[in-house]
Amino acid sequence: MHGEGASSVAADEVVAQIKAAGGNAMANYANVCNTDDVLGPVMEEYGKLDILINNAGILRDRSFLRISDDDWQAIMDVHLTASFKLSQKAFEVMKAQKYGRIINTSSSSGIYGNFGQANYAAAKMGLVGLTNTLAIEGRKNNVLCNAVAPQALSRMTENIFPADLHEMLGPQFVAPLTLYLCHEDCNETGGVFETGGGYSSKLRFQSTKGALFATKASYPTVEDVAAKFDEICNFDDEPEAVESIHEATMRIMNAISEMPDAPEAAGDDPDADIQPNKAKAWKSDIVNWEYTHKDVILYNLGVGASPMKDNCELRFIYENHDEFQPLPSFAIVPAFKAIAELGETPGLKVNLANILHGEQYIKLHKPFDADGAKLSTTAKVGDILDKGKHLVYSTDYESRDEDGELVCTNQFVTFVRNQGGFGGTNQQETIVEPIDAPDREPDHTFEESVPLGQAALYRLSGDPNPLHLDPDFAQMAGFKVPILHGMCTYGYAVRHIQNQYPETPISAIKGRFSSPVLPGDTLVTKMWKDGEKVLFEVWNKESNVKAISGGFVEFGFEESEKSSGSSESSRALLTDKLFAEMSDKVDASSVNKVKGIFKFEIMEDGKLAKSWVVDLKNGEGSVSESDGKADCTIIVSDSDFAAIAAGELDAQKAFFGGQMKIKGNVMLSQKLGTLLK
Ligand SMILES: CCCCCCC[C@@H](O)CC(=O)SCCNC(=O)CCNC(=O)[C@H](O)C(C)(C)COP(=O)(O)OP(=O)(O)OC[C@H]1O[C@@H](n2cnc3c(N)ncnc32)[C@H](O)[C@@H]1OP(=O)(O)O
Repeated sequence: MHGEGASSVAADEVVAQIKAAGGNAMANYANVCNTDDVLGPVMEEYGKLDILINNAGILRDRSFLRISDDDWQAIMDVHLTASFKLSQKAFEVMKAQKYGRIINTSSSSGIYGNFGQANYAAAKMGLVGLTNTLAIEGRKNNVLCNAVAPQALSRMTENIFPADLHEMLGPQFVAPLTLYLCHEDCNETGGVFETGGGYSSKLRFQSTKGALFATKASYPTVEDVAAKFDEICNFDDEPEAVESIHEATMRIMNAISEMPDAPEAAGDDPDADIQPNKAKAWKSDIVNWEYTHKDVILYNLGVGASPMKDNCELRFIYENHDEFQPLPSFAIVPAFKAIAELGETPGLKVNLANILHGEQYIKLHKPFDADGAKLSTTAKVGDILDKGKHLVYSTDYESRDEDGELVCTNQFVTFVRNQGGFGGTNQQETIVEPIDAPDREPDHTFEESVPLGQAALYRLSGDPNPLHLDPDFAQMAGFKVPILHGMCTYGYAVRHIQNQYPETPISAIKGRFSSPVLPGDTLVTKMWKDGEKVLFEVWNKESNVKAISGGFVEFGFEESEKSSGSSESSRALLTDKLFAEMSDKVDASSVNKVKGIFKFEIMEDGKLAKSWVVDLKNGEGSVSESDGKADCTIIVSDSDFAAIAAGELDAQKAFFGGQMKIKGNVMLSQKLGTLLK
């Protein structure tokens, strides 16, 4: 019973019974772990092997903490390892003769678990896994494999079953099913059967309908799982049998294809205009914008740069000037391009007529290229503050160049009148604080009137809000006449400060819009040097109120780690890295799982820069730089490439998470994605 005795009585009795019934049999007393000793004599005597029943078993029952390594290993050796080794040898013979039946004796102890049998249960369930795979691998050579979990009387179970049932639980009641599964007329394979007492049933895996707890907008959290856990476990609602690994994979694939863009945010009222959790979970698309020197000049003109000014502003408006440059607040332009393209933020349905620009923080991470560049901008929501009557929220925009390097960040603080009171927090977490000006006379002051038509010029740089031009809209928004863009006033102040401190470029700017400015008003920019910063305020001379308060600027850029000219090579390096990664992951074994030819096209400047082909059709699973036909083509655009380079987009995830443009068979590309992951 424990694998320690040496009696051969049981085997001899069976041989005698078979012979008495007119059959031919031979007892073999070898330990099943010595496979040659078991199978060698069979092949010698009979020259063939049609059926293998891995039935030998021992027990080493102990409660879990008392199982010794030896108890574990002895069980594994006899039940699992011996079944593997014997099956492997038998499989070779059966495959060659194109006939074979293998039965693995499993146990309900493994299928359901049983106290004191952790070792035995693990081995018995291991046999189910072995059976499933042998069934798949053997099918085409007529080698079929099934598992039987008997409830039968044996020396191992005679103390378990009540004595009056012993007769009905004899092996005579189990053997018929096992023999049927071994018969040449039976095509069953990969089945798991319970049998005993002349009764038998087939088992299968059943899955709940399941629940999708992720969205495309952000990575799922533990809380997302917790919220859906009952649904994940609910067998009452249309449970499904899952018959193969293919079906199991397709269920996940189908779930991915049904994944919603935005989350159903927990804690939000789904009917409310303001849904803070939903807004904060939003992950924007990437908005691409290419500017030229004309955009730079248009912006600089919009914030008052002029050749007529004393301090030689030609450098802001003439592209042939040696020091031609955008003002640092030019950073606002790609952000406004993104605002226009992205439209309403999910979870923030605000009345446009109630919007006022509240504050703005700009950070430049490297100087702008004055001649032009391609920028890719993404947005996310920061704070959403309930100010009682009003709503204040911040949005952060990051703009990167083609190498994926961060060029500038913008933090908008938007003040929405009369849309507070939604039950949100007033605790700000990410908004950059304004800094109050000191209580002393400013170190420098600069005064300038804003021409009456300035808003009409400024709006061409990306903020077409009718509040600044359309008298009817302005009145609807509660103003007698159109007011100036806050960022136009801001740009004036930045120009004043940069002119005052021309030696070092400005690299960060913050300001709060305290009162509206009207075209024609005179702006007075007051500056205070404060260590490395310059603090500033903008006053409205006519009304003698602050238009911008709490303003500060910082100067200078940190040394770029990259030497100039490295962008081309970094792009090439990254392409090579992606290629190498893919080559590493695709191997011959992949071919069985996914069949198809996949092409990747890396674009540069909208044109094909490089392509490679993953061929899982030719039986080898090769990755090559060839350019032939493909079942599906995955196109890596300039901006996607930039995002991968910037580490914002995981290449594998991007290729197969539906973010890349795919021509051809989408499901096939998702399958390849799963395989590579
Ligand atoms: C995605 C991004 C999209 C951005 C789109 C921008 C589009 C542009 O085209 C729009 C514009 O350019 S509008 C023009 C520029 N802005 C302005 O002219 C606004 C001027 N400011 C005001 O009128 C008042 O300060 C006013 C009305 C804003 C507030 O005044 P009050 O109602 O008197 O407020 P107050 O009682 O002083 O304070 C209430 C709470 O609000 C906070 N707060 C005040 N001013 C703020 C401001 N400018 N920005 C942010 N928060 C501000 C206060 O701190 C206070 O909060 P708390 O109660 O917690 O202390």
